[in-house]
Amino acid sequence: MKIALIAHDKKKPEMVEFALAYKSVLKNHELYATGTTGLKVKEATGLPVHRFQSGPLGGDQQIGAMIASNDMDMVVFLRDPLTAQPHEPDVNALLRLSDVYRIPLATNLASAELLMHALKRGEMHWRELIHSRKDDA
Ligand SMILES: O=C(CO)COP(=O)(O)O
Repeated sequence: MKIALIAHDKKKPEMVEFALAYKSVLKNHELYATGTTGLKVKEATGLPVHRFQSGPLGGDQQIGAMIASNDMDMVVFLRDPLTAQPHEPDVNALLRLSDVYRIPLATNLASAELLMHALKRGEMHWRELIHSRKDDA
């Protein structure tokens, strides 16, 4: 599965703790991230992370483009709901596309943990069906 990890600045420590806590699950998947989040996750866990641009410089849009190709399977986006972001339209577009393509999306730590447990139990296999249908098309 391809998993996107994104965290606003005040949520980055939480993202690092999350990635460390679920490293045993995440290591079996392909990780993608916005620039700074990806760097922090990579440094903390040693896991390979494909890093896009930083969020304010277009990283959310790059991940959005993968979602629009139905090429991203899960998004963990630890948003900071208490701080205005200069690139709010990009953030909203990413959340909207996740809904358009029915991509499992967690926007806080509690939901992110539920997604990790579902992943561990193999409850995300339906995404592989979607990929195989896409390949047949
Ligand atoms: O701003 C972000 C998401 O909207 C996150 O970007 P960075 O991971 O580059 O800080």
